[in-house]
This record gives sequence, structure tokens and C-alpha cells, in this order.
Amino acid sequence: MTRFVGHGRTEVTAAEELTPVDEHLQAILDALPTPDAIGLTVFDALGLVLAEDVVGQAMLPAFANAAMDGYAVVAADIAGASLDQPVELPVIGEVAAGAGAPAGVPPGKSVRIMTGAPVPAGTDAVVPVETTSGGAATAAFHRPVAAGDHIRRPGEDLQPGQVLLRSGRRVQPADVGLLTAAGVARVLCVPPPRVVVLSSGDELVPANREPGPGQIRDSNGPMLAAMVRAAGGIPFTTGVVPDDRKALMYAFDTNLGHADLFVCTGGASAGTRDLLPDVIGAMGEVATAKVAMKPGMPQIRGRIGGTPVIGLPGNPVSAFVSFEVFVRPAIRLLQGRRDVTRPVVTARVAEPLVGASRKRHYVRVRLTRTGSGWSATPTGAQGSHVISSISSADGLAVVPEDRDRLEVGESVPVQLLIEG
Ligand SMILES: Nc1nc2c(c(=O)[nH]1)N[C@H]1C(S)=C(S)[C@@H](COP(=O)(O)OP(=O)(O)OC[C@H]3O[C@@H](n4cnc5c(N)ncnc54)[C@H](O)[C@@H]3O)O[C@H]1N2
Ligand code: MOO
Repeated sequence: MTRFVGHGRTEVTAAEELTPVDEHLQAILDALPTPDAIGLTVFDALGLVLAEDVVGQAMLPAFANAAMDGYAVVAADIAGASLDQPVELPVIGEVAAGAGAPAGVPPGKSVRIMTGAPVPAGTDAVVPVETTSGGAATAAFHRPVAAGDHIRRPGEDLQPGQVLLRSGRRVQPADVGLLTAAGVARVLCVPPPRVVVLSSGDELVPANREPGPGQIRDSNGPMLAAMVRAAGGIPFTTGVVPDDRKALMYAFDTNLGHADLFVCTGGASAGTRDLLPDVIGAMGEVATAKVAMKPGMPQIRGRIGGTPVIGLPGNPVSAFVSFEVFVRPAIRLLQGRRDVTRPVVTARVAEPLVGASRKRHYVRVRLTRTGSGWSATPTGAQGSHVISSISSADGLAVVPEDRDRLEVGESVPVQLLIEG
């Protein structure tokens, strides 16, 4: 049951009709554009998802080099060496790491060599200095070695043309080392989405202003911006926008150029000043829904000029929970990530958890380790305005839509809130 308003398409779900949480989430995710990939230096690609298979340019090692500080020798020359009868060889030079192509070494001679230095032609093994007499002009060798000992062979690590990393991989610090070593300077990857957070409400003042009578600080703006950043996006904030059509339109217009996603808070429900659905509908498309969840029931989704818009309720806990449920997965998907949802642990209910009659109840809980697993205890009052019980929560326990109550000892899934 929908009605349409505005020059764009506006769907309004009938008052009594509740949209399932998963349906609303899917509708948001389905409407996200495929992000454009950009070329970045491998360092700047850290934490981003690759949009291509990355092929190495270089062979590694590029040349045979010593794995130990010692002497480069011909293994056959010291085949008969023992503690009782060491073999002594003249030392005709020294090769350090960074030396150009060293001179060849004739049979019966040795060269002092350092770790990473190119192995001179004519030699086929490196003997660690601590197993020799360690001389500068001559060195005595006390045991035989095999040809190839302590020599890193060219190409044994990487071959040119080898696929180093597959498209879809999230670049890790070690990958930055691998790509750099293999001669790859830039990679194609999915940039972090730019997310504009819009706080609307006549009662709001910025954080640096003392609230007057009936006013409150805009805490959702900074909180949601922080959540954007923690989810891997780049946050922008519009600051406080009053409940005024023109002001809201201006805020959307002036931020559209640098927004991959708009996240709004406030003005989502049934108040006379709840203008957001109409404004978004007038500028693009909008759908409002009463989602079967508590907190976070009134929700908005839409699009303005190709940029998706997600409208969250203004109550701080409702904004927090619905960001977790809808916005965080969207931000992850816009990064090309596969880990869009939070890890979930199963916990034992330590205090009864009430349900929310046909709605999914997200209860702020503290987790404690028990012998066999986890135990979940509510962090305090669960009202949508009780911000103090969010920050002490380790996770959101999910009481299903069809349960009035979960009793002590029952199992409950808990979505973790703690960043690893
Ligand atoms: N008649 C109805 N009234 C309400 C309904 C409903 O279905 N019918 N739903 C209730 C539920 S549930 C919620 S949640 C809220 C959502 O309201 P809005 O999204 O319209 O938000 P506001 O009315 O603007 O604000 C609600 C509350 O949150 C405070 N707030 C708003 N913005 C911020 C901010 N940026 N930082 C901190 N706090 C903020 C605001 O002052 C209000 O106290 O509607 C119920 N009502
Ligand atoms: O659904 Mo509202 O988000 O509970 O307070």
C-alpha cells in the first residue's frame, strides 16, 4: 500500500504495516550504485579493496645473493673439510650488499660476503662466518657445505607476470611490502565512500554552543560521523539544519557534489516538522517505512540525483542502532567489502530480555566471558533516548520478532560493536 508525492517518486508504507528489517536492508543495498575504482599508490591503497588482479613486474630475488654473512666458496673446494682437518682458502676480496656485479672468483679461492650481496660468478655456496676461522686474508673452513647452501636463488620468491593479489582482496600492510618489492607502484582500488551526515531539527545546537531553553546539542551528527569513519567511510557533516524546506534543500544541493551517500537523522516520523520525506521526494525519490525493529522504527530511504539517501530517526539510540543495521552494511558494500555485517556471537541471557511485539528488539548488552562462552547483560534502561547505555555496550542482543521474552539461560545472538 503506497502513495506518491513530490515531483519524484514517493512511497509511503501504510501506518499499520511493518516492513521486515531484512527487507528494508535489502532495498537499501540493492539501490547502491557500483562504486568507481581509482588508481592509488600502493600505500594509499592500504585497507581498500582491489578492483583488479595485480600482476608483478619484477623477479624476486632479482639476482643470486647471500642469505648469511660469511664466505662465498666453491662447495667442492671444501668437500673434505672437518674440525680436525680444516680447509684453508685465500680470501681475495669482499662483497657488500649493494655492490654491483662482483668480479668472478677462481676455484680454490673465497670471498668475504655479506647478507644480501650478489654472489660472485664461480662460487656456488655461502659459508656462515661463525662456522669458519673468520680471517681477512685466509679463512679456515671446518665443515663441508652443499652447492646452493645459503644462496637465495633468482626468482625463487616471485616471477614477473605472476598474479600477486586477486581482485576483491583488501590491501594489508604486508601487501604494501609485496607490491613495492615486485615493482608495482599503483593499483586500481575502490576508494572510501564520502558520506555526508545531515542533522535536522529546530531544537539542535552545534556541540560548541550552550543549549538554550528547549534546545539540545546535536550529538547524532558527531556520533554518526564517527560511525562513518569507523566503518571505513570519509565523513562530512552539514552541521545543524533547521526544520525548513529551503534549508534542507540547500543542504542537500550544496553537498551533493561530494556525497556518495547521505545519512540524515531526525524528522523521520509523524511530527508536523518532520519534513525530510517530502524534501527528498521533491528532489528525487523517497520511500518511508515503519520497520519492524525497536529502536529505529521510522526509516527513510531514497535517492537524490543518483546519490542514495538513508534517513534515520532522531532519537540517539534509534539513530545508533539503525546506523548499525542499515548504514554500516551500505558503507561496507560501497567499499567493495564482503564483510558487510558485524561478527555475531551466541551468548547466554543473564537477565531476562523483553521482546518488542512483532518487532526485532536490539538490546544494548555487556558481554562477559563465562566458562563455556559468553553471557549477555543489558547495560541499563533501553529507552531510545538513553545514550548512556550505548557506550557501555559491547554488542546488540537480537530478540526475535516472535518472542515476548528471552529467559535467563536461553541463547541469544549478539552483534558485536567492538572494533577489532
Ligand atoms: N506519532 C508518532 N510519533 C512518533 C513516532 C510515530 O510512529 N508516531 N515514532 C517515534 C519513534 S519510534 C521515533 S524513533 C521518533 C523518531 O522521530 P524523528 O526521526 O522524527 O526525530 P525527531 O522527532 O526529530 O527527534 C526525536 C528525538 O531525538 C532528538 N534528536 C533529534 N535529532 C537529534 C540529534 N541530531 N542529536 C541528538 N538528539 C536528537 C530530538 O530532540 C527528539 O527528542 O519519533 C517518535 N514519535
Ligand atoms: O523506534 Mo523509535 O526508534 O524506538 O524510538
